[in-house]
Parts: sequence; C-alpha cells; structure tokens
Amino acid sequence: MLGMSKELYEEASKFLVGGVDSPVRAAVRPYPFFVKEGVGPYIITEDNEKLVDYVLGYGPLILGHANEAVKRRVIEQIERGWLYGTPTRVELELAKKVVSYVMPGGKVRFVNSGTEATMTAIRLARGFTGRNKIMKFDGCYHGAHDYVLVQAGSAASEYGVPNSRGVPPQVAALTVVAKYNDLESADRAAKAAGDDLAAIIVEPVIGNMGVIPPDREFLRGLREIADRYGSLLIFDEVITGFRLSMGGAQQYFGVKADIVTLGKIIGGGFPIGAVTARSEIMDLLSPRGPVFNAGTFNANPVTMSAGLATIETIEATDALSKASKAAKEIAEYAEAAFNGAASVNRVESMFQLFFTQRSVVSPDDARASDREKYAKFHELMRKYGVFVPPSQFESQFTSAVHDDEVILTTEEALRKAASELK
Ligand SMILES: Cc1ncc(COP(=O)(O)O)c(C=O)c1O
Ligand SMILES: NCC(=O)CCC(=O)O
Repeated sequence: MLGMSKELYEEASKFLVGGVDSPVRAAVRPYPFFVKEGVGPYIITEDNEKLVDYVLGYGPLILGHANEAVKRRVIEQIERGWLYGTPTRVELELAKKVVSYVMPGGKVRFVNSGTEATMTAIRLARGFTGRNKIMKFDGCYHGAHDYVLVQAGSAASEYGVPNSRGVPPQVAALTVVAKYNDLESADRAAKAAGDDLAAIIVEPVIGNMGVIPPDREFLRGLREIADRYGSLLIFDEVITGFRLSMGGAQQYFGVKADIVTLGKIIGGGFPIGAVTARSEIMDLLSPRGPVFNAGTFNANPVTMSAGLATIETIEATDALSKASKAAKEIAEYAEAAFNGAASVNRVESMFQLFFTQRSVVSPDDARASDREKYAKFHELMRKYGVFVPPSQFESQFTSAVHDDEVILTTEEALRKAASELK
C-alpha cells in the first residue's frame, strides 16, 4: 500500500533507534522502505514495489530469496525442534564442507555473526602468538566490536564514525592502521608494532568501501610481511567466502592465510559467523585450550541446515559462475551506460559503481568519488525497479537467479538513470 513504509517508519522511530536495527538501512532517503517478501531475485516492499535486489541481505543470498532447497531443509529441521544445546549431525556436515574447502586438515568454530568471527579470530591470534597488537587497513570493515572499529568502512564510514566513540583509547591503540594496496605502509605499520604484532587482518577484496580489488602483489606481500614479523595473517572472508570460489579468496588469489573468518553465505541467510584455521591454532580455543569462546546459539541447527543446503546447492548448480556471469554483464553495461562518468569495480559477483572519472584503487579514491551522485543513483534505480545499496560504501551482489529477464530490467534502469544523472 502506498505510504505504508512511511507510516511504519514513523512508528518504528519511536521504538527503534533511527527506525532501524542496523545503520546502513537508514541510508535510504527520505526514509527506509519496509520489505514484506523476498522472491528469487526480487523483494516486495510494504508499498507494493517489486524491486530487483542487488543487496541480497548484504551478501548471504547467493541463491536468491526463499530458495526451495534451503527452505525445505529449514522446515524439516524446524519440525524436529530448533535448539538443543548439544552438538548435531548437521553441524558436523557443515563443518566438513567448510574445512575441506577453506582449511583442509584444519578445524572450524561456528559463531553467530561476522563480528563474533573476527573478534574470536583476533583473540585466537593473540593467544597463539602471545602478542597484543593487530594491523588492519583503513576502510576495511570487520564487524562492530572494539578491536576493529578503527578507521572502519561500511556504515561506520557512511555515517562519519570510522572510529567509534565508546572504544577505550587503550584498546584502539592496540590496532595499527595501514593503507590498503600499499605494502610500504603495511611494512611501516608492522615495524611500528615492533615485536608485538599478533596479526594482520584484511578483507582480501574490500567490500565495505564499495568494491576495491587487491593489487596483484598486495596479498602475497602481506603474507611475506606476516611471516617476516612472526605474525598471523587473517583473511576476513565474511563476504568473499564461497563467493569468489568454493575456497574463497585464498583459492582465488593463490595466497594462504593462517586464519580465515567466514559468515554470510555459509549460513544461507540465517545468522552466522565462523573461524577456521589449522588445528594447531584452533585447538587453543575452549574447551581444548585457554582462549575462550562460547555461545548459546553457536551452530544453531536451523542455521546449519540452511548453510549446508546452500553449499550443496552451489555444488550441484554452478551457482557461483551464474552469479558472476550476471554481475559481469551488468557491470559492463553500467560502464558503457555512464560512458566515463562512473567507474565500475568488479570481482566475480561483487561490484560497485563510483561516480568519478578515475579508477578506484584505494579507500581514498572511493571517498573522493561523488557520493551525492551515488545517492541519486540509488533513488533513480529504485524508481526504475532496482534496489542497489543505499550507501556508496557497500558492495552490490548478484545471485544465481539473476537471469536474463532480471538483467534486462536492470539494464533498462541503468540506461534511464544514466541519462538523468548526466
Ligand atoms: C568483511 C566483513 N567482516 C565482518 C562483517 C561483520 O559481519 P556481521 O554483520 O555478520 O557481524 C562484515 C559485515 O558485513 C563484513 O563485510
Ligand atoms: N557491509 C556491511 C554489512 O553488510 C553489514 C550490514 C549491516 O550491518 O546491516
């Protein structure tokens, strides 16, 4: 019903901060639209708009909305109850998949969010090395906990709070910041941390400043720096895991990390995070070792069922290639439609446009692009039936069900948006 989102938003603002429960959702102007249904590549809003979805829950829905196989497995699980406080068979099955693709010979711990995954990974790296400092990169986002809310991307940058108030300076001082795609800067930061650098944490492809791919030598160089300083390399693959390839960014770029954090896709759209590493590192975790982690909802059977069904469907249907093919067509079309006025970055099925004439190879380039124009782009795309992220500092995603019809609708919208934005 027309006007329904406005009504809901006004009501929600009395009970929820900013009318939302996660800040990026409030970036939609003039107020966030509420969604009542997701079907394949589409969402249906409370105002009865049908929009092609390139947000896809911010990444998890590689099979699109309400995938039949995932839905069936979730319902089957729910019929048998949904929380036991014990290990389950489905958790073991998902663990086998994740470990065999991402960390052969290693182990995994399932948690409830990417935030918990990076928090646990960092604690584990500190426990393993006996050191305190970590290096992160300006513009990378690793979730909403104290260790990493330093020069953070995503909504932290969108709202101008890359360094959150409430993080004690003593904690923030343990995080040294380097520039992405700049190995000299990383080397300087490692030197500055002296012999106290526990880990380097990085998004192998930045998906939280728009999309910024790594230079050819960047990830390999980080591997060398970590080795030289006796620190662990953490790939935060919350976005890239099971998206760039079944083995994620490690396999895609041919660089091994010591610890990999996962989330999003491996939960099939239900809350999830995971930490995986070789057993020597993982066995430091409780109950085996002295590094603590626990959670009432860790490895929740509903999430495990959705994650396992998602990975099995990806295996059976070549979903990753399908999603990448759709992203390639759309990215190429957008590049042509904007004819030099926008720069488009893409790695497989993640991509984003920046309104700038130069290529975007760093978070500084992303910040220097025309963000107001991006906000207008978001509005125009919605007018023409397409939901792209409301913030410049997020990635667009495709799914395996972004088919030719959907691509056509999107190209039509891009063509109109481009002509109006010039
Ligand atoms: C690379 C990366 N790490 C960590 C997170 C945090 O995950 P969550 O939102 O599930 O806590 C995100 C969220 O988008 C992310 O993109
Ligand atoms: N790229 C950042 C996210 O995907 C997070 C979404 C959210 O916090 O709502």
